[in-house]
Amino acid sequence: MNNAIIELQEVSKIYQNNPLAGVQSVSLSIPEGLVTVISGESGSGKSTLLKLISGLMSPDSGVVLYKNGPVMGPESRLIPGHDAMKTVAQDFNLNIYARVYDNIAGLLSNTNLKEKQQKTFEVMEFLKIDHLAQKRAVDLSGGEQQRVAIARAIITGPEVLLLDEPFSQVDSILKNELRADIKRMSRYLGITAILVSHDPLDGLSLADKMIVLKDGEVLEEGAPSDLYNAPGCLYTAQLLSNCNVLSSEDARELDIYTGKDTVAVYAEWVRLNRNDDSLTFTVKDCFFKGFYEEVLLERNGVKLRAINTGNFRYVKGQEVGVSIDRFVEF
Ligand SMILES: Nc1ncnc2c1ncn2[C@@H]1O[C@H](COP(=O)(O)OP(=O)(O)OP(=O)(O)O)[C@@H](O)[C@H]1O
Repeated sequence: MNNAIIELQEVSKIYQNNPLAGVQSVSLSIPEGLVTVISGESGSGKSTLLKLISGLMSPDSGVVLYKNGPVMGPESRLIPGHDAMKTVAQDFNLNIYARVYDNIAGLLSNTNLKEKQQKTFEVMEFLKIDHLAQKRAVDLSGGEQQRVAIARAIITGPEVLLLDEPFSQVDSILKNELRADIKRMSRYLGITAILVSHDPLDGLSLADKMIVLKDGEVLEEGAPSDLYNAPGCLYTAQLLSNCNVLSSEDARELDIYTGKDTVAVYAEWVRLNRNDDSLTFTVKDCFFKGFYEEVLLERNGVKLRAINTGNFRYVKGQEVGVSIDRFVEF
């Protein structure tokens, strides 16, 4: 993994009017030039963490370092926020009645007008919004506004781009495009991107590094594939995979005997077959999902979700042999 550009050491921030909220004793590092996704359920402290990293908020204790120097909080700066970092907030912060071009170019100085125009068009082309240059921001779709907000953030050449729930306003097709844009930006412009999202897919498909946050604390961090395949805690497994969670007692129905409390079985680890040595489950329901089918199974009161990618469909009441390829225990 690349060198750390940002480091947090034992950073805590508790809100005066909400003492149970905020972040507690967070230590982490953000690798330079890569995409880091901070994931966690709503209220886990993701936005708070983003503000602490960028200097828009000061920690109660601990330090935030950017290239080994302290990041100053808003009380120590005329314009809050570290100069090398730009945040795209959830509300985009656009001048909605101004043209797209002016929204972006307005952030550059007027000392060289030709250069200003050239740079603005370069950034608009990079984000595929050059054809919208003369439109007012208010007349754009959510996804287009999002791109303008990102253009505004990168036009001044920040080293770090922070994005707070960047895909919340867009449909799934656009989401994939924007994910690719962010990755492209990081790769081609060398920008370090930090993104917070409650959608696990953002982390899995986009992140070089993923950080899992719960109740203001970092639970674990690592490469998305490592966290997905070998989650260190149940929260991560549930966040990333919507898995089957069974008590140790229920797990015995699946021939899984564990000394731990809980077993997690991802739906794709449930193998549906007709082997004689497999366990017999009854199909309780089937959900059409396009290229696959989600099958809800039951055996002696224990329910299990599985995935059928075969070119046939199960029917309610059908008996099916089940074996478990893998499980994780907590
Ligand atoms: N200014 C504030 N004053 C008091 N409490 C706050 C403030 N801002 C956030 N909180 C609380 O701190 C906790 C963390 O909030 P934060 O916005 O950082 O979480 P989040 O993970 O980004 O949530 P979401 O995904 O819903 O945006 C929440 O319980 C929230 O209610």
